Amino acid sequence: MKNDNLYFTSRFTENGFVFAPFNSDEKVILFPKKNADFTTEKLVLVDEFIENNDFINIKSSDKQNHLHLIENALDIINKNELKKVVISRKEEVQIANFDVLTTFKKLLQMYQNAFVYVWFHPKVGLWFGATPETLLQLSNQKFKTMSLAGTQLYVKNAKVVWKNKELEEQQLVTDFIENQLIPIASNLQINKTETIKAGELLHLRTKVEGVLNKNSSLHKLIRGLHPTPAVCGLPRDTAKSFINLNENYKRTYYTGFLGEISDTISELYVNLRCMSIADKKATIYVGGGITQESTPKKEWEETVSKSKTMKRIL
Ligand SMILES: C=C(O[C@@H]1C=C(C(=O)O)C=C[C@H]1O)C(=O)O
Repeated sequence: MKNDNLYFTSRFTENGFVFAPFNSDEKVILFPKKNADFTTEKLVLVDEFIENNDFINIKSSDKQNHLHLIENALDIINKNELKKVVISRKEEVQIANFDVLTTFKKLLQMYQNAFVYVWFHPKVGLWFGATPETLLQLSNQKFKTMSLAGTQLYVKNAKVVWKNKELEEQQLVTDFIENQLIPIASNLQINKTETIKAGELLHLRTKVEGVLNKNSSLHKLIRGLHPTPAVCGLPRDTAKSFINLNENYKRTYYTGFLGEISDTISELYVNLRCMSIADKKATIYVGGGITQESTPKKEWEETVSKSKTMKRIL
């Protein structure tokens, strides 16, 4: 970028790179393409680097707070006010010798199936991520999106079996996406649900594609999809209020989205498996979907597993 001005977009009609917060009523940052410099570099993968397994212990108060929050969510679900809500937390890790480029290269090497990024603005901060989730790809009027939810640990050579809890939780996301798309798109195609590997985790994924109606737009597509119940919940507005009122921190850009927009091709990703860096401290953001069948302990463990995506490279 040629200066440190902050630019924003509200209608997604510009060409550039967007960085959007979870809350749709907060401003979306734009790096306008016309102000940007581009370089490309060939990635040379080095030998396996040594993983940092020396994980810092999590504060027991963080664990208690998170378990308590999940119990609150379950109460609301049992009262039928919510069907699903994604509950998240942040975890802070002290970092001594931190180098941006080395960290970025480690991420690229380690998560070759993910959308790996580093993002910086002097007035906002430094973020890294390796996300398995595409919010949307739009090329002329044709688009692709996905329903991604349900988590289990990857175990080498083990047969993958999904429980009803995960199957139903992911189906809720697929149904939501379909319902949001029906008014603005045609030729909707919901593909077969498959298992994908993201780092050391497995998720359920259903790819969805279609053609955007002539009178629709990228803006309408984004507002229809974001936030899906993969990161927010159902009903969407009730889940959003629950999250904003009850989570013990502000999500800011975690579970927002980022990527390139233009009048021909746009590609946006959900900001998951991510961290922000400031004052020799990495803040890692993790969450998981709570439904009636959730158990607090398992949900806690899921966030611990997800936090390793970033801890592994620190
Ligand atoms: C919320 C996160 O991940 C999302 C929640 C998932 C789940 O609840 O199983 C799985 C994948 C993502 O849609 C996260 O990684 O922080």
